Amino acid sequence: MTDAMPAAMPAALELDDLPALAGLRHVAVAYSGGRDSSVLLHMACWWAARSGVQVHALHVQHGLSAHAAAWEAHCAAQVQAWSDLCHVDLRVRRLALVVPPGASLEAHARTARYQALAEMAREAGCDTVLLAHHRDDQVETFLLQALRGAGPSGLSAMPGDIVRDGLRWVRPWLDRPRAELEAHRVAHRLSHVEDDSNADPRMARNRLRLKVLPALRSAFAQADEALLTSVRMAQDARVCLDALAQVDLSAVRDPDDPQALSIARLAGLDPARRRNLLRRWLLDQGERAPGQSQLMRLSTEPLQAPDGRWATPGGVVHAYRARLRWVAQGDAVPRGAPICRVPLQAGRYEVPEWLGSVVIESADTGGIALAGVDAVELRARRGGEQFQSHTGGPPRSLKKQFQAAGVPPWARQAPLLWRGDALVLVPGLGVDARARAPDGQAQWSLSWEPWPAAGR
Ligand SMILES: Nc1ncnc2c1ncn2[C@@H]1O[C@H](COP(=O)(O)OP(=O)(O)OP(=O)(O)O)[C@@H](O)[C@H]1O
Repeated sequence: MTDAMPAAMPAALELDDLPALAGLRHVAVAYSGGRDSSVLLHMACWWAARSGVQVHALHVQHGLSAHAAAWEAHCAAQVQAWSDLCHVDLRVRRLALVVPPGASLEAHARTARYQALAEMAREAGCDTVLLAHHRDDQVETFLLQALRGAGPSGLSAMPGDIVRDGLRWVRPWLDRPRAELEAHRVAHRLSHVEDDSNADPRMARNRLRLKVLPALRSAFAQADEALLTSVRMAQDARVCLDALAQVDLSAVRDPDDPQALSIARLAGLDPARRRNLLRRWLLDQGERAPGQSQLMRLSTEPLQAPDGRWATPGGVVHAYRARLRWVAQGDAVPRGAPICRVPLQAGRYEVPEWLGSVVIESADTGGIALAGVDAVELRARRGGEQFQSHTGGPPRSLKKQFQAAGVPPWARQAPLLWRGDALVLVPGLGVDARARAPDGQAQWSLSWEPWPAAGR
């Protein structure tokens, strides 16, 4: 371990390799204790010793390796040694990862790591986090994405500077090869921990780094430069495609329901633009990146069969009466939502089990009589319910009534409101004619307001 901070920085890296530090008073460094982040922390500390910046080293302990505690101890000792020379402290978050069945351990650990880094950075009062990814990491990411069949978005690999979750994430060394960082590490005799999982051939990135890239580089001397050029072009393409999607979205949104798309307008675009727009539309609503085969189906099938449902990774796309609408799984009322009661008195009653509120107000017309049972019950559709839309008309099945009134499928999951054995309110259809009080008589108007998706 090197405790000394040299007066000048002799190795390949120069101070201007960290322009992100300019003007900051606090900076966070994601510090795994590995080779690259040890160099990054060293550089940040070197800068801090001269400028008075406060450095916060953030270490996430995934608890996945038998050596995790030893790595944490190494990080603590290194930071302790450097803290005599500049303002640096260490924050550690120990994770207890529970990987959902079927999920990738690597992806799950990455998401949890970034969350933990963000929390620690905020606690430390930092708005900038430095990450030590370098050019070789960028090339690997590009190739891994290409091997998964990614489009311009995935092929854009890692951004060098991005604001996410209210924090600025900076990777200052995406143009620097691993060898330069290694030269710096050796020149300064920086000690580090070696993650044994980096040699595990079960991980695609390791196979690529250890087997494929050496062969590729020996066969194509300019492989890295060429692949990085492709990354930059993919980044440009992504920006342009996003801009085009915004233009197309504003033309294709349904004028009566801004969350929905007009199928007729969608059909007016050529297929590639349709897929680009659908991808952006889904991502903007919080859906995960849809695959190409899914986009192929969504861009053609609703045009031929305008009523239907298509499962997406995190929800369902519904087509109904010339509109396309996506509903997130989390926005659907859970199966088996319980029977809930609210008092039959004026007020707004939030019903979290049903993701909405019952609103009861006194009224002169269109409501239900005050007399009788003093509560209404929210119950799920069970099938066989009958609804009478107007006085004198026959009660008809809910399905027929929904169709007649054009209530779209995504609005048919709302609870039915019952007063005793009488169905009194069906959201989307209104108050059942049999339950309506005569005009002018004191009565309660009832309505159901689903919570907006963003507020859930
Ligand atoms: N456990 C961790 N705690 C804090 N930061 C981490 C951790 N793991 C990774 N990082 C950050 O993400 C960057 C890239 O991670 P990656 O897994 O490629 O690196 P590594 O092999 O763990 O370590 P290094 O990059 O330090 O050699 C690291 O350089 C570091 O900035």
